[in-house]
Amino acid sequence: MVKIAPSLLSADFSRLADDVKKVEEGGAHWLHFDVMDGHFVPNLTMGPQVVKSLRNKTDLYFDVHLMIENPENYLEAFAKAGADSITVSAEACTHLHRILQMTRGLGVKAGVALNPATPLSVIEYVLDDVDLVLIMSVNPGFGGQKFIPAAVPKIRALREMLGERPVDIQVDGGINAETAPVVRDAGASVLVAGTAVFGEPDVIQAIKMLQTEKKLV
Ligand SMILES: O=C(CO)[C@H](O)[C@H](O)COP(=O)(O)O
Ligand SMILES: [Co+2]
Repeated sequence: MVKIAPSLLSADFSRLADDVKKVEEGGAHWLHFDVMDGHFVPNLTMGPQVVKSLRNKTDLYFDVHLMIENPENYLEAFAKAGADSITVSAEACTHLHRILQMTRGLGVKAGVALNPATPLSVIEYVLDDVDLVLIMSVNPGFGGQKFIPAAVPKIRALREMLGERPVDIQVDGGINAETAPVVRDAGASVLVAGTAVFGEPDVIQAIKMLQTEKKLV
């Protein structure tokens, strides 16, 4: 079954621990932390302190999505704070291979994210160095954006490219009850959802809707 990773970006920052408990009850598997630096993307969000503060509140898998420049300078801090995986933006990495190795060296799963305009060929020679590839289905920086349909053939091509490698394909941006079955059928194994989880009155029901086998479109 596809894993659901609610994005804290759309949670209530004044009561994060309560929102984490809710998604845990709702059957979410991972918790997605969107880290933005105001340089790589035009927005500022959270740092390792938030990861650390929530670490003793839940057993959920902590999935840290870095949308920052010079991510190599922050890997250790996020690993120490309790990240289970750290995903860097390929476009922010001059030495992507080294950064992926550094991440694994810290005992953390290594992920790489691709912006909508970035081709899969960028990761062709690091496929054995990653545990997760994140296909951005919106331009990074903000929650609540519309899903970019070109992500679907990209996910299909990535699934083919990965072959038998045990690498998760994560999709992030504009995932809701309509787009979730489409990306799952294309080969995605982890779906990030912010608005479609925390923007709904019933968070538990919202997570169930994202896991449904039924195609709504
Ligand atoms: O990485 C992100 C934005 O850069 C977020 O994870 C993503 O936008 C989730 O929000 P939503 O589900 O509302 O689209
Ligand atoms: Co994200």
